[in-house]
Amino acid sequence: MASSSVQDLLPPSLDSTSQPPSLFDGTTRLYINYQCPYSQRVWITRNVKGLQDMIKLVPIDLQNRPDWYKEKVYPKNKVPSLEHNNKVIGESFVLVKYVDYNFEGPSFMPDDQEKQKFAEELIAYSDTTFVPEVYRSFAKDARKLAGAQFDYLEKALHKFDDGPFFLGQFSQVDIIYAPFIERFHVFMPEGFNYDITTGRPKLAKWIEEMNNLDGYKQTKVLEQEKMVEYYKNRFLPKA
Ligand SMILES: N[C@@H](CCC(=O)N[C@@H](CS)C(=O)NCC(=O)O)C(=O)O
Repeated sequence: MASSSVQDLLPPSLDSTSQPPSLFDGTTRLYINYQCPYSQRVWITRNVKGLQDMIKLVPIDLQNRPDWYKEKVYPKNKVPSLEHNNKVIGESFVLVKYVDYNFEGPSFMPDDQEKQKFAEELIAYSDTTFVPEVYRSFAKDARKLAGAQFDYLEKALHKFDDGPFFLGQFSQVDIIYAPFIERFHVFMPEGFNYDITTGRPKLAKWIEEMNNLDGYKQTKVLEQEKMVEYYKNRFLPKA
C-alpha cells in the first residue's frame, strides 16, 4: 500500500456548497485556510502542542466561502478563528497565545522576564513592521528594503545563544514569524533573485531547525508554484 502523504491526511476545504459543522456542540474547531499565513500560525501552535485530537481543523475555501461562516461563525469573515467554550475568537497573534495558555502541552513562552519582554517586542514588530515593510519593498527596492528587515531578524537571532530560535528555545515568536519567512524565502529568489539567507547564517540555521519540527512541516505551503504566482500577480509590476 502506498504510504499516505501529509496532503492525504488533511481534511478537504469547505466551500459554499458545504454544510456547516454542528456548531457549538462542545467541539473545539480551528477555522483556517491552507494558503493563509495567519492561519498557519495557529495551526502550528495546535500541532506543536500536540492538540491534534483536541482542536479540529476546519479549512475554508476563501475564494468560494460558505455564507454560514460569516453568518454563524465569525462575522469578520476572516480566518483564522477558533470556536472554543461556546465562543469564537479571532486574530492570529491573540489565538497563538490563547491556544498556548489555555490548552495542555508544552508552553511556548519562557519564564525568563528578559525573554518575555523581547518576545513581546518581536511579536509586535512582526505585523506592524516586518510583514508590511517586506510587502511594501516589493514595489520599490526589494533587495535593500526587505534586506533591512532580514538584517533585523538576523540581529535578533544573535540575542540569546542557548538555542537556534529567537528566544534560544522554540517559542511563540518563531511561530509568529515562520509562515512569512517561509513565503519570502521561496518568493524572493524567484521575484528578485535574492536569497534571504545569504550572509545571514543565523537565519539560515533558524530555517533549517524549523524544518526539523514535524508540527511546523505539516503546515508548510504544499503548492509553492501557486504561491509564487500569487505573489507575482499581486506584488510585481505587470510585464
Ligand atoms: N490580522 C488577521 C489577518 C487575517 C487575514 O487577513 N486573513 C485572510 C486570509 S490570509 C482572510 O481571512 N481574508 C479574507 C478576507 O479578508 O475577506 C490575523 O492576524 O488573523
